[in-house]
Amino acid sequence: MAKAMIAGLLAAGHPAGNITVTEPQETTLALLRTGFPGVRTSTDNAAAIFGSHVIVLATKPQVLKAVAEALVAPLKTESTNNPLILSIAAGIRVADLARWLDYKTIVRVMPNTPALVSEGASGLYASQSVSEKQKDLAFAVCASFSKLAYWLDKEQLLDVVTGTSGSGPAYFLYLCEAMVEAAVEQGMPREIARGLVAQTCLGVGKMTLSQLDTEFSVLRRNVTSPKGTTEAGIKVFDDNNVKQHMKDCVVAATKRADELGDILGSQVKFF
Ligand SMILES: NC(=O)C1=CN([C@@H]2O[C@H](COP(=O)(O)OP(=O)(O)OC[C@H]3O[C@@H](n4cnc5c(N)ncnc54)[C@H](OP(=O)(O)O)[C@@H]3O)[C@@H](O)[C@H]2O)C=CC1
Ligand SMILES: O=C(O)[C@@H]1CCC=N1
Repeated sequence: MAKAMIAGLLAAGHPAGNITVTEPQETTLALLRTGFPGVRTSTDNAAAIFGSHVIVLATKPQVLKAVAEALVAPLKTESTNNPLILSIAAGIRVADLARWLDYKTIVRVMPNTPALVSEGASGLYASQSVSEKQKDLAFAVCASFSKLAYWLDKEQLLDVVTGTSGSGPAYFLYLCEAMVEAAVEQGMPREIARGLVAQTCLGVGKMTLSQLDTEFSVLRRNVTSPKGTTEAGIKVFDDNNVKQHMKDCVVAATKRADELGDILGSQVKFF
């Protein structure tokens, strides 16, 4: 995910030399330097935060506590600078992060991988300790890799963002995989099937965004001629309760985010 964010930041014109990426493996950092020329790299998290305005925590939730606790001392030396912490970790709550870091200036962001092409969708949540100026900074960073970004006023809604748009690219790709397989099984060359499906995805995205006030169900009905092909296809979904399965999928992902917060955090909910 961090790579997608870096790509978005660079595409938005942030100078590569202002971005420092850390990673335990030098071989991975070497690949990063090749992919993103000019970006600074380090295996030393503590050294990397020196003088920074924004620190993005982008490790797996499972290692975040250890990573955060190792930043307590370095953050104290940076306290006059008051850097903004952005955490993209699914589920991990601000109160837990604040305790691990012994630091309060934290914004949680839930981005998604289309950030790679500056088409991300993100949700943000700020603790009350974050000033309006720092919230503006968080939003500006987020906007450089997100086409749409929304502040959420309840932290648990960030889990819903996670289950909806954070994991969302995978749901669409799952459908894309099935559509390509079906076309190929009916004799279509794979490259053509992939092109048709990918362009249909892009087209639907652009079409829905160009008329966000129109319900998706209305746009779907526009494709569905009475007694036509779409009706025949959608009937298979309806007969198999696919809409309910899709809703269950989003709810399961949302619950998993909450569960990660419980398992890896304090198990105390702050809402
Ligand atoms: N993938 C996605 O679509 C999204 C992910 N997220 C969140 O982003 C976070 C990362 O997910 P994802 O990108 O999929 O995971 P990855 O495992 O691909 O990325 C995590 C990175 O953190 C590095 N890392 C591990 N330990 C440390 C450490 N001590 N210091 C610095 N870096 C370290 C890993 O290095 P190494 O591989 O060498 O261990 C790896 O490069 C998660 O918290 C996830 O919830 C949020 C939104 C979307
Ligand atoms: O699968 C995950 O846990 C992460 C969070 C959202 C997308 N990927």
